[in-house]
Amino acid sequence: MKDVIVALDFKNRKETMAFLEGFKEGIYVKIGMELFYSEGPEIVREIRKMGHKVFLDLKLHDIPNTVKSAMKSILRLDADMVNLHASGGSVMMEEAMNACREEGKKPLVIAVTQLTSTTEELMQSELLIDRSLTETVLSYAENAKKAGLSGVVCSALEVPVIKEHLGEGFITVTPGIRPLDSVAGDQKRIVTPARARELGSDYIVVGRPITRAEDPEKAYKEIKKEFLGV
Ligand SMILES: O=c1ccn([C@@H]2O[C@H](COP(=O)(O)O)[C@@H](O)[C@H]2O)c(=O)[nH]1
Repeated sequence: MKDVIVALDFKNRKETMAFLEGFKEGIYVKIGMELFYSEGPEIVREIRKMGHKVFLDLKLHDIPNTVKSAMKSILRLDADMVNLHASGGSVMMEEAMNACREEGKKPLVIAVTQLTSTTEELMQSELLIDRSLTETVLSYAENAKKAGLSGVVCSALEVPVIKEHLGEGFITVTPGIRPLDSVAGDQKRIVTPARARELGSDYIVVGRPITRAEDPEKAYKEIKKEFLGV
């Protein structure tokens, strides 16, 4: 099912609740490091209780044993979607899935491939990855699928190649969304909501174009309409 996920990149509960007050119905939100580190696990429970679906974006990346244990803690929060970095390796991803099995929980577990703020040039010159960005993202996605994950975080630009090689059912969650009139900021691999739809994204993640809009609910509705095409 396709949807728009709103990144709640706020510094505290107060700002977050003020933003959510504008929404009459439950929406799909993303709680990332800024809000989670500031408010702790309780903010996840509270937002779920309000009827919103939650993508808990903590991007786990550590040794396999630590990721397995951290995933067990995270699973207690019953988020709908959780994630980790594919660059942590296959064993790390397998251990995250073992945590889900042992706890009897089935959130969507997705792997970050290359951050949408990364360019091919940066990846090759700073991370010393000597392949094209597309090849790298696809290889990370293949590892994620083999480890049993549900999908990946990538740019919408890489969705066609991922779907072609790994199937329509392998989920693509795509940040780096910028409507025509918005500023890119630190994002590099960007597309509009309409282009993300054409490229086949399952979920688009949108932060500042909504949270910093004059009328966030209106911006959300316009982006949703452009992405879903209805
Ligand atoms: O590759 C990635 C992975 C995660 N993100 C997160 O998505 C949002 C995007 O916010 P904008 O304000 O729309 O840029 C943000 O929370 C990132 O942490 C990403 O952008 N790229």
